[in-house]
Amino acid sequence: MQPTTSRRVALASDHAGVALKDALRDAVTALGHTALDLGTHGDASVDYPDFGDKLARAVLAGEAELGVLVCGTGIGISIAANRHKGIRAALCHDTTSARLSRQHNDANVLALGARMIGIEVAKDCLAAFLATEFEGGRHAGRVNKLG
Ligand SMILES: O=C(CO)[C@H](O)[C@H](O)COP(=O)(O)O
Repeated sequence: MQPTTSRRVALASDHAGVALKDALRDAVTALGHTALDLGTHGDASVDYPDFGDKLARAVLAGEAELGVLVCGTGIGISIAANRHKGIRAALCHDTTSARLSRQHNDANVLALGARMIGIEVAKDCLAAFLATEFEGGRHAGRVNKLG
């Protein structure tokens, strides 16, 4: 899948997601986008809220248009990001969810669980997420209601 637009994509993870995050960083670049790796780096145990917050702030500050978050399940780090107004983090386990999270929900962050899905599925989710635009129309008012 080729991108329609080249985007700046921030990535962050905890220790459980670091290997997948690193692989996805390379995939972001291979797909023609610019990757901003916010850590963690290495296997030392860290707290997922710190990295969900860090990425949310980077997206809200305009340092990146889209974000990718990874922890063991994807649950904790997506909860952390979604506490920030203006962040719509979608936890996805399949390409259809990843595509629809952009089309219908205008998700600006893709969250993945490194202990839940394999690397190929994760890369396919990433490609679908980055290649899909928000559809607008009937979805726009609904997304606005999210605040
Ligand atoms: O999935 C997560 C949060 O939702 C974390 O990655 C997970 O809780 C980390 O666990 P551990 O400290 O046992 O590696």
